Amino acid sequence: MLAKINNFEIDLSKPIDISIPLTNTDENPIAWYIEKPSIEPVIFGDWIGKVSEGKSSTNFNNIFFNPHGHGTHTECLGHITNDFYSINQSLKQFFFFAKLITVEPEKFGEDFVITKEQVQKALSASTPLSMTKLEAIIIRTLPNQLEKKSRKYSNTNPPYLSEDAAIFIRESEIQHLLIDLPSVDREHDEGKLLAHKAFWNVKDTHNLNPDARFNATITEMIYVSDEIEDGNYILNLQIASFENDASPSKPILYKI
Ligand SMILES: N[C@@H](CC(=O)c1ccccc1NC=O)C(=O)O
Repeated sequence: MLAKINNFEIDLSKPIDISIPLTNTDENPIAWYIEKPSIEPVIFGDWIGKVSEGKSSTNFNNIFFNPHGHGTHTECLGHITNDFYSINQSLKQFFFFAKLITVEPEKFGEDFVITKEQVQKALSASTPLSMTKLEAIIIRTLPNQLEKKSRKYSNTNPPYLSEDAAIFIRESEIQHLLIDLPSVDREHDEGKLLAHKAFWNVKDTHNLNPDARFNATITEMIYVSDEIEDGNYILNLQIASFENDASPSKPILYKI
């Protein structure tokens, strides 16, 4: 099925899924020091919600997981604010003009950092979207091992985005930032959260400025496999309707 969006044609039969599946196995990625997710049948006495156990007509699992620590998720500024803000109220549109870029974070001491210059250069090297405003940026980091889909990130000091890079993205009026790392900020940063704050334009987490970016989102722990080329895409960013700062999400790209 073909669709025309403004002057671009996309093929809906060729979705490019950049989410990581969530499982209860040791394959699942983990960040932030938690255990793996659990997916287990409900049990009432001798009734087990698992058809193969022979006691029920349906499979009926409880799922315990953490959106930030267990895979692809999309968050709003409620992730860092004293007051509650929900991703389900922040994200109300689901199709965006997006650009995929690839960068190799630079070494600074013991850290690997995505710099403003890298983002700027990668964006300007890419074919401009004619007469169309860029709404989302997707950052693939190098190296890009398949093992990222099951990486255990706790206490590994993963690469992160510099504050300047986040300011640059905000000033480019890009509303949605997607990245294949567990956070846009340093794992241990004493709660500074410089890139989160810069991207959302949050100046004081206890007293929000009116020009904070309430509808901007950050999607972390995506995986963009090597055969997907840098360039322009239509992004379909879908979440589950959780009233929470973050939800597991399913970003899908369509080549334009
Ligand atoms: N870097 C923060 C912690 C942090 O960023 C964080 C902690 C738990 C769950 C998610 C986190 N950040 C996600 O982007 C700190 O050191 O306080």
